[in-house]
Amino acid sequence: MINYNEALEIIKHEIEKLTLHTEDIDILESYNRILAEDVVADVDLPPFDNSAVDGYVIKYSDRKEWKIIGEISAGNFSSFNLTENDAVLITTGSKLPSNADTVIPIEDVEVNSDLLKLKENVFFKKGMNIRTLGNDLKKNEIAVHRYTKNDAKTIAVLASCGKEKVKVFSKLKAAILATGDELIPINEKPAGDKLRVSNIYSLYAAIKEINHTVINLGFTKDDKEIITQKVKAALEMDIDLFITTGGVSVGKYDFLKDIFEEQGVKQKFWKVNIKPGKPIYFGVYEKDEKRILVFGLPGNPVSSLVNFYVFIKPAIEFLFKQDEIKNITATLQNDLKKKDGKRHFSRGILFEEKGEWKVTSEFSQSSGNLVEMSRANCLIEIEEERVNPKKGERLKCILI
Ligand SMILES: Nc1nc2c(c(=O)[nH]1)N[C@H]1C(S)=C(S)[C@@H](COP(=O)(O)OP(=O)(O)OC[C@H]3O[C@@H](n4cnc5c(N)ncnc54)[C@H](O)[C@@H]3O)O[C@H]1N2
Ligand code: MOO
Repeated sequence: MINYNEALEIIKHEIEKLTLHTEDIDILESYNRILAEDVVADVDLPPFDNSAVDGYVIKYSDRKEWKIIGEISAGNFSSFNLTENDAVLITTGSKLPSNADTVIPIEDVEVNSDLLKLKENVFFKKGMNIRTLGNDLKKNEIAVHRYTKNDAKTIAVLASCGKEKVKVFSKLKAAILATGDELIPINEKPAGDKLRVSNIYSLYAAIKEINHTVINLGFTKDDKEIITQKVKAALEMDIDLFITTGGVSVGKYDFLKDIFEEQGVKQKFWKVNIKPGKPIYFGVYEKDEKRILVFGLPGNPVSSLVNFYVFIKPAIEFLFKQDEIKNITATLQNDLKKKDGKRHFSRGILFEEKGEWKVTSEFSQSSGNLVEMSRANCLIEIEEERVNPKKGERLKCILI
């Protein structure tokens, strides 16, 4: 059985071979999308020297008094040829007259008719309150880099660069299928040994959470023939990822692994030395130009979602170069039980107290307890060699 780090490396190695497509979309639709081009400034930013404050613009000298000869407001420029004797009323953001070099804030002057006087003991220095042309960015320089995930800040820059259409990477397409004789639709009440099919909902939401496209193939019985047909159909689809849940352990009706093999999926690994989520299967299906990454996740609802968070999500983030560290190291607030040599991902609650990150974990850690998982906000990562971490120890927490 391979360890977590090796397994993740294998997935990253395979996901990197996916062909990424791009599309041009409206800037207003580009929030949370990843840029597929370096966006270059088509103008200097700001495009002209301008005033940072409402005040009076002058040509700097030793003088403390000036004559007001006019005004400039933002968007209503008029040219003045200032002498050292002159001042022009100017509003924030207005373009400066060509020979002006200093703006005095309105609070620091007294105005008497057209006479302007500097108040006593105010800060006064040549060049103050001026935002110079290209001071934020020069024309033809890169304003927003490829692989940036767009947010309000970067969209503002794109707008300033006149990008009405933005080239972004197309979303990956994933299809999900759940298997199990015990599964029933969620609009039915479970009776006897039946169970509502929660996994397709959790995985559907998890894929949406990272802003990719998901196709819900529903669920099917543990019937080898039926599952084979479903898998066959999925592998014919135009998708990048195929994710199944259930039927990947060693039980009599755990067919998925065999079915994948029969359908030409090349197994890369099966079972990872982790808890929960140990029986995860990973393979690759290739036909002509097509390449589909196939994940057979365990049926246990916590296991499949943890698998998503610790394998699929980081691999996708790696593919789109979004894998800057988002983990937090926190101080454990209670002893944890962990005797084996697996890597554990235990559900925890991370919080900040007096400037320190702390984490508690008083959940059962059962792979079936979804409600408990829903109350957690992190997975506490306990490495293979670590046993029974004690209160006060520092551990890495993955935000979920
Ligand atoms: N002898 C062994 N038995 C098991 C091992 C093992 O190594 N040796 N591994 C255990 C581990 S760990 C896990 S995890 C499970 C995974 O088993 P499967 O992937 O085959 O999953 P199922 O048996 O089909 O289901 C497990 C569990 O999850 C429930 N389930 C399944 N699908 C859904 C769904 N879509 N929504 C909600 N709940 C679902 C199912 O009812 C079962 O309770 O195997 C252990 N066994
Ligand atoms: O790995 Mo299983 O996911 O421990 O229950």
